[in-house]
Amino acid sequence: MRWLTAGESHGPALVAILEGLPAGVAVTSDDIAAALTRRRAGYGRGARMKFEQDEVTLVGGVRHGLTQGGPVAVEVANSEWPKWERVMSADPVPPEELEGVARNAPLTRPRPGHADLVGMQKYGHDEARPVLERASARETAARVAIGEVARAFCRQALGVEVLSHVVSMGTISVPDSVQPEPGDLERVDADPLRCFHPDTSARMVAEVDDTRKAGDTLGGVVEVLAYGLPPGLGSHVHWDRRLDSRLAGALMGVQAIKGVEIGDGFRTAARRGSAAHDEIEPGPGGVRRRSNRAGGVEGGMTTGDPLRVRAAMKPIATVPRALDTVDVATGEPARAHHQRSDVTAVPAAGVVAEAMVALVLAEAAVEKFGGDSLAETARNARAYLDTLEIP
Ligand SMILES: Cc1cc2nc3c(=O)[nH]c(=O)nc-3n(C[C@H](O)[C@H](O)[C@H](O)COP(=O)(O)O)c2cc1C
Ligand SMILES: C=C(O[C@@H]1CC(C(=O)O)=C[C@@H](OP(=O)(O)O)[C@H]1O)C(=O)O
Repeated sequence: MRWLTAGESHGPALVAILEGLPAGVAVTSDDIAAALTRRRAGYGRGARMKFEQDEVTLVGGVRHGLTQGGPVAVEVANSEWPKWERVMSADPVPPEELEGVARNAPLTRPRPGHADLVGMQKYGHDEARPVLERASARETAARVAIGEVARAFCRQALGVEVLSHVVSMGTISVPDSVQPEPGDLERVDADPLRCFHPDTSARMVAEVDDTRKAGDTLGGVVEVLAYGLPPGLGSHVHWDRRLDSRLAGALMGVQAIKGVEIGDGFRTAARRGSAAHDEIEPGPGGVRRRSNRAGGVEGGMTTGDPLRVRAAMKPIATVPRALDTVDVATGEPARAHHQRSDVTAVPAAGVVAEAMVALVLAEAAVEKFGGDSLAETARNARAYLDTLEIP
């Protein structure tokens, strides 16, 4: 399986292609639009999320609501494009003609923490526009679109459900015992911060409000959970086939994610071995583990217990109380450019992280079970599971 995205943040559209899924996966543009709606939600996002719509078109690979076996191509149009067409043009436009959308003057005051400065150096640009257009997390809309197709495959072939929740916002965290199950996803999505602990959520909302008033921004941590996985996705035999390595790479590939933890992760490092591992005992259908500190991965393979992965997001780089920088046109100290931005996007990052996990799991499932049709994949998975019964 492979996938690619293209398109600029303020361009006409984003596109994504997902290749290698079997035929027969039921998915519609409404399913994808619903996933994109989840990504746009979340307290603390900026003005753009309110007025822009994601316009989804399934361009190829799906007919009468079913994948056909060929590449699935999705377009997510930016409804704001008519306003941005002039901002993005090469000709100077008088600011009053842009109705407060943005200036099309060169952006020469790079933001610390964004891709602006090093992107300009590396690609030889004298301003940040061409860099930020592709660095922007607007691109994650395209990933969520194909992630939804991967999620549908995981659910329909294997009965796997992927969900996420926000576990911390700044310094405020939910208790470690909070772990939503598939039936809880609607409640998670209904919370303003996609937090599954109402008391903590209320404190997080207050923290977002305080941060906004202070002209500042926030990061946090999301947890992705996947239920219903078979043992044995991924492999111990080579580093790039390990599922934990692939999950970490996929999640670190999301804008602003700075750390990934599988299971108890960094907390495990502080424990003695006797308190760190998951003891094995006889159980229904053979064996089971007494606990799931490992987060559902051992030796780079799923164990069959729920997968638990966390991703840490740094605070938004476009700080309204703008940070110090240098105007690269003059070489003089300056304040970083700022027009608008999110105070925090941690709830949205959870939805993006779900998409990345679904893509990695779908790829690992296709590798393990093969199948050119969904029915064939499901049949192969059932036959494999039948072999696992220990007498
Ligand atoms: C869903 C989402 C929304 C984001 N919104 C913003 C934003 O409004 N302003 C901003 O400066 N950065 C935002 N970011 C983070 C930047 O895209 C990211 O910091 C930038 O691409 C630089 O990459 P790096 O943080 O991985 O170094 C967002 C990230 C995500 C995942
Ligand atoms: C547009 C999205 O996120 C954007 C991600 C982003 C960034 O710098 O990453 C900056 C902001 O865009 P703008 O500078 O146009 O206000 C966010 O709104 C989106 O998630 O759909």
